[in-house]
Amino acid sequence: MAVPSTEVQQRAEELRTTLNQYAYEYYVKDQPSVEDYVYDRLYKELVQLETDYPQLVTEDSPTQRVGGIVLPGFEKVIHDIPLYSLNDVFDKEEIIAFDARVQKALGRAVDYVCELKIDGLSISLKYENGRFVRGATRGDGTVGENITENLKTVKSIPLKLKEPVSLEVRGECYMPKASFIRLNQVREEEGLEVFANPRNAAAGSLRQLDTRIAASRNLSTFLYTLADFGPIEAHDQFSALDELDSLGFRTNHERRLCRTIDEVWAYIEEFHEKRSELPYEIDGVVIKVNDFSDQDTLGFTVKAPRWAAAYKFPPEEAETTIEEIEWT
Ligand SMILES: NC(=O)c1cnc(OC2CCCC2)nc1N
Repeated sequence: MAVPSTEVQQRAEELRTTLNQYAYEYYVKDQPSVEDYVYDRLYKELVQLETDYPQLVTEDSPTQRVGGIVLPGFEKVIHDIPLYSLNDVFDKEEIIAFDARVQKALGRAVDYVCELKIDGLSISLKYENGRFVRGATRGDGTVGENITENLKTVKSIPLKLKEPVSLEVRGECYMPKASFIRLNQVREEEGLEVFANPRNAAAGSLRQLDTRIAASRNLSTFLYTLADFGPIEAHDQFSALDELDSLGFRTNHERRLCRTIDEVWAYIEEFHEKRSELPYEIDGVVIKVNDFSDQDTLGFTVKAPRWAAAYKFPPEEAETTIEEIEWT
C-alpha cells in the first residue's frame, strides 16, 4: 500500500478539520458559513485521498457519516444511570399543584427551566476522552439497545467533542417535519407503507441494521441531560444546557428560565400557539426545577423525578394537507 507523504497527511488532516467545522455549523448551529458546493468540493478531495491512502481514514472523518455496514442485530446495553420517565400534567391547576409540592418540600420558591418536549426517541450517548464510543436507546430505562453505528450517521451527534472529556449525555433523536413528509412521499411512490408520524419514522430509521438507511433519513438531535458529568462543573439545568452547547452538542434554544409558575404558564401558552410552525414535532413542555441540589433534595419516585413534570398539549388536530381539502 502506497505510503502518504507528510504533505498528504497534513492535507487530509486539514480537510477533516475544515469539513467537520462546516458540518458543525450546518447541523449543530443551523448557521452554515459556506455554500454546499464549497463543502462538496473539499469532501470529494478527502474521499480521493482516503481512497488512495486508506490508512488516512480516521473514525471522526466526515466520510464515516455515510454508514455502510449491516449489523447482525443490536446488542443489549445496561444503563449505569437509569433513564427516567416523566410525570404528565394536563392543565394549569396541575402545574400549580406541582409547584406547591416542590415549595412545600424545599420550604421556598424555586426557579424552573422550561424546555420544549421533543417528540422523538430518547437516546444516551457515551464519550471516552472526547470520542463517541456508545449510543443506546432508552429501552425500559435500564436496558436499551446499542445503536452506536446508526447514531454515528446522525450529523448533529459529535464524533469528537471539543474537549477530550469522558461523560454521558441524554437527549432526543428526531426526524424534522419536512424530512418526514419527503420520506412518506417517496415511500408512497414506491408502494411502501408510510410512517404514521415523525417519531415512528425516527424510531424505524434507528432500528435499521443497514446503517446506510439511517444515514439517509436526515435525523437530528436535541440533547438535554448531563447524566455522567465527568469533569464538567454545572450546578443547575440552565447552565448544564450551555455546557452541552460548548462541548459541541445540539440543544434546543427555545429553553427559558422561569422565576414563577405564571412565567411557566406563559411559556406553555406561547409554544402551544407556535407549535405548528416549529420544524420539529413537540408534544408538550418539560418543566424542571433548575438547581441540581434542589433536584437531589426532591429525588425520584419509582419511575420519575419529583423535580420535573411534562405538560402535555392536547393531540394536534391533524393538519389538513392541500390534497385533503374537499373542493366543493
Ligand atoms: N422529550 C424531551 O424533550 C425531554 C424529555 N425528558 C427531559 O427530561 C427528563 C430526563 C430526565 C428527567 C427529566 N427533558 C426533555 N426536554
